[in-house]
Amino acid sequence: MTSLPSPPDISALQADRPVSLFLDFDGTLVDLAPTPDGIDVPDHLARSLHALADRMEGRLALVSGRAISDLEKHLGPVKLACAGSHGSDCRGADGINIGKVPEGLPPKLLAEVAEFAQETGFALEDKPHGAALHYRSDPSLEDKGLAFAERVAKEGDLDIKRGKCVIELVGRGANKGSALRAFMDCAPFAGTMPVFVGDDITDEDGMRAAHDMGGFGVIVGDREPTCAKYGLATPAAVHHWLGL
Ligand SMILES: O=P(O)(O)OC[C@H]1O[C@H](O[C@H]2O[C@H](CO)[C@@H](O)[C@H](O)[C@H]2O)[C@H](O)[C@@H](O)[C@@H]1O
Repeated sequence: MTSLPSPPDISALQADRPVSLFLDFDGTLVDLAPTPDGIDVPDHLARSLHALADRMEGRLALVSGRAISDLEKHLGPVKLACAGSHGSDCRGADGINIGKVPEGLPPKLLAEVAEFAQETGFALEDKPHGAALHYRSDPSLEDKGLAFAERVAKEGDLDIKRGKCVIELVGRGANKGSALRAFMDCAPFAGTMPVFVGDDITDEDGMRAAHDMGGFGVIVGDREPTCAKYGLATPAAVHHWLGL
Protein backbone atom coordinates (compact mmCIF):
# COMPACT_ATOMS: atom_id res chain seq x y z
CA MET A 1 0.00 0.00 0.00
CA THR A 2 1.44 3.40 -0.96
CA SER A 3 2.22 5.79 1.89
CA LEU A 4 1.71 8.82 -0.35
CA PRO A 5 -1.50 10.85 -0.03
CA SER A 6 -4.27 10.49 -2.59
CA PRO A 7 -4.35 13.17 -5.29
CA PRO A 8 -6.89 15.99 -5.00
CA ASP A 9 -10.00 15.86 -7.22
CA ILE A 10 -9.33 16.84 -10.81
CA SER A 11 -11.85 19.69 -10.50
CA ALA A 12 -9.96 21.09 -7.48
CA LEU A 13 -6.66 20.77 -9.34
CA GLN A 14 -8.09 22.68 -12.28
CA ALA A 15 -9.13 25.65 -10.15
CA ASP A 16 -5.76 27.33 -10.93
CA ARG A 17 -4.89 26.02 -14.36
CA PRO A 18 -6.18 23.34 -16.76
CA VAL A 19 -4.78 19.87 -16.18
CA SER A 20 -3.62 17.35 -18.81
CA LEU A 21 -3.84 13.67 -17.89
CA PHE A 22 -1.27 11.10 -19.05
CA LEU A 23 -2.39 7.59 -18.19
CA ASP A 24 -0.40 4.38 -18.26
CA PHE A 25 -2.40 1.25 -19.12
CA ASP A 26 -1.25 -2.05 -17.50
CA GLY A 27 -1.30 -1.84 -13.71
CA THR A 28 -2.91 1.61 -13.86
CA LEU A 29 -6.14 1.35 -15.85
CA VAL A 30 -6.31 -2.47 -15.79
CA ASP A 31 -5.12 -4.99 -13.23
CA LEU A 32 -2.06 -7.06 -14.07
CA ALA A 33 -2.70 -10.59 -15.32
CA PRO A 34 -0.53 -13.69 -15.82
CA THR A 35 -0.14 -13.01 -19.58
CA PRO A 36 -0.30 -9.89 -21.82
CA ASP A 37 -3.56 -11.03 -23.43
CA GLY A 38 -5.05 -12.26 -20.14
CA ILE A 39 -6.06 -8.81 -18.89
CA ASP A 40 -9.64 -8.16 -17.93
CA VAL A 41 -10.68 -4.89 -19.58
CA PRO A 42 -14.00 -3.63 -18.21
CA ASP A 43 -16.61 -3.25 -20.99
CA HIS A 44 -17.16 0.39 -20.09
CA LEU A 45 -13.47 1.40 -20.01
CA ALA A 46 -13.11 2.73 -23.56
CA ARG A 47 -16.42 4.61 -23.30
CA SER A 48 -15.47 6.05 -19.92
CA LEU A 49 -12.04 7.17 -21.14
CA HIS A 50 -13.57 8.95 -24.14
CA ALA A 51 -16.11 10.64 -21.86
CA LEU A 52 -13.33 11.75 -19.51
CA ALA A 53 -11.30 13.05 -22.49
CA ASP A 54 -14.37 15.07 -23.54
CA ARG A 55 -14.67 16.51 -20.01
CA MET A 56 -10.94 17.38 -20.18
CA GLU A 57 -11.46 19.03 -23.60
CA GLY A 58 -9.11 16.50 -25.21
CA ARG A 59 -6.28 16.83 -22.67
CA LEU A 60 -5.95 13.10 -22.00
CA ALA A 61 -3.38 10.71 -23.46
CA LEU A 62 -2.76 7.00 -22.98
CA VAL A 63 0.98 6.34 -22.57
CA SER A 64 1.76 2.64 -22.72
CA GLY A 65 4.51 0.13 -23.30
CA ARG A 66 2.04 -1.66 -25.54
CA ALA A 67 1.77 -0.77 -29.20
CA ILE A 68 -1.25 1.39 -30.08
CA SER A 69 -2.62 -1.50 -32.16
CA ASP A 70 -2.44 -3.70 -29.05
CA LEU A 71 -4.25 -1.09 -26.94
CA GLU A 72 -6.97 -1.01 -29.62
CA LYS A 73 -7.17 -4.80 -29.61
CA HIS A 74 -8.24 -4.56 -25.98
CA LEU A 75 -10.16 -1.25 -25.98
CA GLY A 76 -11.57 -1.13 -29.51
CA PRO A 77 -10.93 1.86 -31.79
CA VAL A 78 -9.51 4.70 -29.74
CA LYS A 79 -10.04 8.36 -30.57
CA LEU A 80 -7.72 9.56 -27.85
CA ALA A 81 -4.19 10.90 -27.94
CA CYS A 82 -1.92 7.85 -27.51
CA ALA A 83 1.75 7.09 -27.05
CA GLY A 84 2.46 3.42 -27.69
CA SER A 85 5.60 1.29 -27.66
CA HIS A 86 7.09 3.02 -24.60
CA GLY A 87 6.65 6.50 -26.03
CA SER A 88 8.16 5.87 -29.45
CA ASP A 89 4.83 6.11 -31.35
CA CYS A 90 2.90 9.28 -30.45
CA ARG A 91 -0.40 10.17 -32.10
CA GLY A 92 -2.94 12.88 -31.51
CA ALA A 93 -6.63 12.05 -31.02
CA ASP A 94 -7.01 12.57 -34.79
CA GLY A 95 -4.67 9.60 -35.36
CA ILE A 96 -1.93 11.76 -36.88
CA ASN A 97 1.62 10.98 -35.76
CA ILE A 98 3.52 13.47 -33.64
CA GLY A 99 7.21 13.01 -34.45
CA LYS A 100 8.68 10.11 -36.32
CA VAL A 101 7.02 6.77 -36.92
CA PRO A 102 9.02 4.00 -35.22
CA GLU A 103 10.46 0.98 -37.04
CA GLY A 104 10.33 -2.66 -36.03
CA LEU A 105 13.40 -4.58 -34.90
CA PRO A 106 15.47 -6.33 -37.61
CA PRO A 107 14.11 -9.85 -38.42
CA LYS A 108 17.50 -11.48 -37.67
CA LEU A 109 17.52 -10.01 -34.19
CA LEU A 110 13.88 -11.02 -33.60
CA ALA A 111 14.76 -14.58 -34.62
CA GLU A 112 17.63 -14.60 -32.11
CA VAL A 113 15.30 -13.40 -29.33
CA ALA A 114 12.67 -16.01 -30.29
CA GLU A 115 15.26 -18.79 -30.20
CA PHE A 116 16.51 -17.64 -26.80
CA ALA A 117 12.94 -17.53 -25.43
CA GLN A 118 12.19 -21.01 -26.68
CA GLU A 119 15.39 -22.47 -25.25
CA THR A 120 15.12 -20.85 -21.83
CA GLY A 121 11.38 -20.73 -21.05
CA PHE A 122 10.61 -17.02 -21.39
CA ALA A 123 7.23 -16.16 -22.93
CA LEU A 124 8.00 -14.06 -26.00
CA GLU A 125 5.72 -11.13 -26.83
CA ASP A 126 6.42 -10.19 -30.43
CA LYS A 127 5.62 -6.48 -30.66
CA PRO A 128 5.52 -4.23 -33.74
CA HIS A 129 8.36 -2.05 -32.38
CA GLY A 130 10.18 -4.38 -30.06
CA ALA A 131 10.31 -7.74 -28.34
CA ALA A 132 9.36 -8.54 -24.75
CA LEU A 133 10.67 -11.46 -22.71
CA HIS A 134 8.15 -12.25 -19.96
CA TYR A 135 9.13 -14.28 -16.88
CA ARG A 136 6.07 -13.89 -14.62
CA SER A 137 5.67 -17.70 -14.54
CA ASP A 138 9.33 -18.18 -13.48
CA PRO A 139 10.95 -15.15 -11.77
CA SER A 140 14.26 -17.06 -11.47
CA LEU A 141 14.82 -16.40 -15.20
CA GLU A 142 15.39 -12.68 -14.64
CA ASP A 143 19.22 -12.62 -14.49
CA LYS A 144 19.60 -14.86 -17.52
CA GLY A 145 17.19 -12.65 -19.52
CA LEU A 146 18.95 -9.48 -18.50
CA ALA A 147 22.39 -10.79 -19.49
CA PHE A 148 21.01 -11.82 -22.89
CA ALA A 149 19.18 -8.51 -23.41
CA GLU A 150 22.28 -6.49 -22.49
CA ARG A 151 24.36 -8.31 -25.08
CA VAL A 152 21.71 -8.03 -27.82
CA ALA A 153 20.98 -4.37 -27.02
CA LYS A 154 24.68 -3.54 -27.36
CA GLU A 155 25.02 -5.40 -30.65
CA GLY A 156 21.81 -3.97 -32.11
CA ASP A 157 22.08 -0.44 -30.65
CA LEU A 158 18.80 -0.85 -28.78
CA ASP A 159 17.39 0.22 -25.43
CA ILE A 160 16.26 -2.15 -22.70
CA LYS A 161 13.01 -1.38 -20.87
CA ARG A 162 12.46 -3.08 -17.54
CA GLY A 163 8.99 -3.69 -16.19
CA LYS A 164 7.04 -6.02 -13.94
CA CYS A 165 8.41 -9.50 -14.80
CA VAL A 166 9.38 -8.34 -18.27
CA ILE A 167 12.55 -7.30 -20.12
CA GLU A 168 11.97 -5.51 -23.43
CA LEU A 169 14.23 -4.63 -26.35
CA VAL A 170 13.14 -1.47 -28.15
CA GLY A 171 14.55 1.16 -30.54
CA ARG A 172 16.88 3.80 -29.11
CA GLY A 173 15.81 7.03 -27.50
CA ALA A 174 12.13 7.17 -26.67
CA ASN A 175 10.60 6.97 -23.22
CA LYS A 176 7.38 8.04 -21.52
CA GLY A 177 8.95 11.37 -20.51
CA SER A 178 9.81 12.24 -24.11
CA ALA A 179 6.24 11.29 -25.09
CA LEU A 180 4.75 13.60 -22.45
CA ARG A 181 7.00 16.44 -23.62
CA ALA A 182 6.01 15.86 -27.26
CA PHE A 183 2.31 16.11 -26.34
CA MET A 184 2.91 19.16 -24.15
CA ASP A 185 4.34 21.00 -27.17
CA CYS A 186 0.98 20.65 -28.99
CA ALA A 187 -2.62 21.71 -28.60
CA PRO A 188 -4.68 20.97 -26.56
CA PHE A 189 -1.97 20.09 -24.00
CA ALA A 190 0.36 23.12 -24.32
CA GLY A 191 0.31 25.55 -21.38
CA THR A 192 -1.48 23.16 -19.00
CA MET A 193 -0.35 21.28 -15.89
CA PRO A 194 0.69 17.69 -16.72
CA VAL A 195 -0.28 14.85 -14.39
CA PHE A 196 1.21 11.41 -15.14
CA VAL A 197 -0.37 8.32 -13.56
CA GLY A 198 1.50 5.00 -13.65
CA ASP A 199 2.64 1.98 -11.68
CA ASP A 200 5.96 0.84 -13.14
CA ILE A 201 9.59 1.90 -13.51
CA THR A 202 9.11 3.15 -17.09
CA ASP A 203 6.37 5.46 -15.78
CA GLU A 204 8.92 7.30 -13.62
CA ASP A 205 10.23 9.02 -16.79
CA GLY A 206 6.71 10.36 -17.39
CA MET A 207 6.27 11.42 -13.77
CA ARG A 208 9.66 13.17 -13.75
CA ALA A 209 8.80 15.05 -16.94
CA ALA A 210 5.41 16.03 -15.48
CA HIS A 211 7.14 17.33 -12.33
CA ASP A 212 9.73 19.26 -14.38
CA MET A 213 6.91 20.93 -16.32
CA GLY A 214 5.09 22.12 -13.20
CA GLY A 215 2.86 19.10 -12.62
CA PHE A 216 3.31 15.84 -10.76
CA GLY A 217 3.14 12.05 -10.83
CA VAL A 218 0.69 9.66 -9.21
CA ILE A 219 2.07 6.19 -8.41
CA VAL A 220 -0.34 3.27 -8.48
CA GLY A 221 0.52 0.54 -5.96
CA ASP A 222 3.54 0.42 -3.70
CA ARG A 223 6.54 0.47 -6.04
CA GLU A 224 9.51 2.36 -4.57
CA PRO A 225 11.50 4.51 -5.06
CA THR A 226 9.23 6.91 -6.90
CA CYS A 227 9.25 10.57 -7.80
CA ALA A 228 5.45 10.65 -7.53
CA LYS A 229 3.82 13.25 -5.30
CA TYR A 230 0.62 11.27 -4.75
CA GLY A 231 -0.38 7.62 -4.63
CA LEU A 232 -3.36 5.40 -5.32
CA ALA A 233 -3.50 1.77 -4.24
CA THR A 234 -5.00 0.02 -7.27
CA PRO A 235 -6.44 0.52 -10.77
CA ALA A 236 -9.88 0.49 -9.08
CA ALA A 237 -8.78 3.53 -7.03
CA VAL A 238 -7.60 5.23 -10.25
CA HIS A 239 -11.05 4.61 -11.79
CA HIS A 240 -12.72 6.04 -8.70
CA TRP A 241 -10.48 9.14 -8.69
CA LEU A 242 -11.06 9.82 -12.39
CA GLY A 243 -14.78 8.95 -12.33
CA LEU A 244 -14.30 6.23 -14.96
O1 LIG B 1 3.25 0.76 -20.00
P1 LIG B 1 2.18 -0.24 -19.72
O2 LIG B 1 0.86 0.11 -20.33
O3 LIG B 1 2.05 -0.53 -18.25
O4 LIG B 1 2.66 -1.57 -20.43
C1 LIG B 1 3.81 -2.26 -19.92
C2 LIG B 1 3.82 -3.68 -20.43
O5 LIG B 1 2.55 -4.24 -20.07
C3 LIG B 1 2.31 -5.58 -20.44
O6 LIG B 1 3.05 -6.44 -19.59
C4 LIG B 1 2.68 -6.31 -18.24
O7 LIG B 1 1.28 -6.64 -18.10
C5 LIG B 1 0.93 -8.01 -18.41
C6 LIG B 1 -0.58 -8.13 -18.28
O8 LIG B 1 -0.99 -7.78 -17.00
C7 LIG B 1 1.69 -8.93 -17.45
O9 LIG B 1 1.38 -10.30 -17.76
C8 LIG B 1 3.21 -8.70 -17.57
O10 LIG B 1 3.90 -9.47 -16.60
C9 LIG B 1 3.52 -7.20 -17.34
O11 LIG B 1 4.89 -6.96 -17.58
C10 LIG B 1 2.59 -5.81 -21.91
O12 LIG B 1 2.56 -7.18 -22.18
C11 LIG B 1 3.92 -5.21 -22.36
O13 LIG B 1 4.00 -5.26 -23.79
C12 LIG B 1 3.96 -3.74 -21.94
O14 LIG B 1 5.18 -3.13 -22.34
